[in-house]
Amino acid sequence: GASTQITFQPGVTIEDKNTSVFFRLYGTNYSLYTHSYLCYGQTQALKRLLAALHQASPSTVQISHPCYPRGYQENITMAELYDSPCVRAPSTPSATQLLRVMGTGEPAACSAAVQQLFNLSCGANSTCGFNGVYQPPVRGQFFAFAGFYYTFHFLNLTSQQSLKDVNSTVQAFCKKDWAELVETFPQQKGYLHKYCSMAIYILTLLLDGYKFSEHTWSSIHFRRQVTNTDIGWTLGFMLNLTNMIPTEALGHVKGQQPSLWAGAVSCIVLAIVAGLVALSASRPEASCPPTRQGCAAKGGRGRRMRALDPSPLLRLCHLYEDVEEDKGVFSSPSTFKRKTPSIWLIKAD
Ligand SMILES: Nc1ncnc2c1ncn2[C@@H]1O[C@H](COP(=O)(O)OP(=O)(O)O)[C@@H](O)[C@H]1O
Repeated sequence: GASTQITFQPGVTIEDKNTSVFFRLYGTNYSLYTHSYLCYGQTQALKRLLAALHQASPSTVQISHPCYPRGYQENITMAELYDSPCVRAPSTPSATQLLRVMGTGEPAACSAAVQQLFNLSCGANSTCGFNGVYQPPVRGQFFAFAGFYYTFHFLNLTSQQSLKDVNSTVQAFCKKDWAELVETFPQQKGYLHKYCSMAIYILTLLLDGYKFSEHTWSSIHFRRQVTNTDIGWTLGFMLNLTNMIPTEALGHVKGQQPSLWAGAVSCIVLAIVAGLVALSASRPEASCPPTRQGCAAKGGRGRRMRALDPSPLLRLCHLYEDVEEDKGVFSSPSTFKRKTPSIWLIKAD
């Protein structure tokens, strides 16, 4: 609400060392550009806008607000308007004086008024943000969160809409009158009258202030969360404070070397295999197929088998009676090899 910040890794050397921070993360060094503009956060910027409109107004008690919807009215005291160090008070403010703010719903006039809050000339700097602050050209992917997200989420503009679509949505929204807005969004009363001014402030800040363009617009992601975590300055502050981001490479962070991991995994696999072998060895020995079952499929009549091989995994049974009707198929003696408890392979010796 009070200030706004931008941080990114530029593609050029940072000329102004006051705007550069060194950062080591997972064993890699980063040199980041960062700057915080005090009094340019959403709440304070819009307060400054109201004060500027008041000071430019022909009436001392009434303010026409081009960013508020037509039909919207509110009363504020001079004390409320000038209660912040970000807002320069007139020389003789009368604290109890009531001001009537009336919306006029004019997006073009709103944009012009918001632009007046920013000094957009670069001065001595080759490239700048605003108010003469050095800034290299924006580069990479950006997350726009907190105030950026709330307003764009309300306007359904968080799905990577093109700049053209964003502009037309904001223009159309800013032209809606108050009665229509209240009817369409009955649950949103708290911020409803401010969404137009907030959207125009965001567009002015991103395009004129931070110098995003039509080409770089798509690199801005309006987000509340990243990987299920709310993003905000508090998260960054806490991570930095508690050292939760390792400065060293992941290999050093892990407790064991990869070879140790491989050895441990092999041991576990071997133990499982040995366990399975032991389990099947302890199963009761299956008996040889009963006479009829063993040869019924081949039309045999009465014959018996006896176990040849004591191994529980590969049981061999020996047919020791002649197969009277299948002599051509099983010349005696024949070997029956057990495959599963119910299937027997027959091999003629
Ligand atoms: N639901 C909302 N809709 C629009 N704006 C909101 C909403 N909730 C909070 N805000 C605005 O978002 C800004 C808060 O920004 P944030 O970065 O979270 O806090 P701060 O800058 O105060 O640390 C304020 O301007 C606040 O008025």
